[in-house]
Amino acid sequence: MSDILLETKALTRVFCETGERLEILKGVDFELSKNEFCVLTGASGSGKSTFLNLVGALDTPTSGEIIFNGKSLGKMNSAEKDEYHSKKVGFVFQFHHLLAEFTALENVCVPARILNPHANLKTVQEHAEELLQKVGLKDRLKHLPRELSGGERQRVAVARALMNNPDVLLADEPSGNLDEKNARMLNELFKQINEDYKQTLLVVTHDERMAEFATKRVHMQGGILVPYQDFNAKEI
Ligand SMILES: Nc1ncnc2c1ncn2[C@@H]1O[C@H](COP(=O)(O)OP(=O)(O)OP(=O)(O)O)[C@@H](O)[C@H]1O
Repeated sequence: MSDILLETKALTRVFCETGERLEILKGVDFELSKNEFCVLTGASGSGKSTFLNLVGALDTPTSGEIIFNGKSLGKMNSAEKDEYHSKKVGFVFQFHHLLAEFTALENVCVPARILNPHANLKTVQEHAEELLQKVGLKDRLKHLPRELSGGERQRVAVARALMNNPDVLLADEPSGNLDEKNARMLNELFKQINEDYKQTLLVVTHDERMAEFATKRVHMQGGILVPYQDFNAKEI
């Protein structure tokens, strides 16, 4: 069986909503293998988030294909799409989007409660606790988001994204809002979950230190993805 988990073929995205035709992605070919830690860089406005949103099925391509585990997203029925959203991919964004009135533990439980409202609460909580331990927050289970540091909040967001055991974790500028120390801790956490737990990761970042941990680097340039070593540095 192929090791390729996620693949895009000739992926395009054109925005016309503003009256102007904006051709942002111009035929992106991309492959992500299982257990890979891929970092995607590129100039501001080059289309990195657009690409990640397509891959995460938060948006629909203008043309081209996204293939997950051999199956085209465009050919999935709505139940398969729902499963893809809730189980196959996990998302971490620049802002944590934690629920303010929920503790760290309760926030991490949310995706499992949505996926299966009848699941045994104790089992769900035990899994959430394990994940919070994994991200170094076992002493912060009962803290509300406002009682956590920015870096801790983002680590809770990582634990939440891992709650339904996604095949791939997608992260869009996860350290973009953090100071240097917390950004470094988050980078190390990604490296740890990739190495120790074989988590496949696709991370959009401007953080060169995050990129150092990657097992694969690609760069968005001129509406396509190029291998990092081939990109034209003048465009950054
Ligand atoms: N819904 C939309 N309608 C029109 N234009 C859009 C839309 N979404 C994104 N764009 C445009 O597409 C381009 C790419 O945006 P995108 O957010 O993917 O860039 P990015 O590489 O992630 O940038 P940054 O590093 O600054 O986050 C931008 O010029 C943006 O203005």
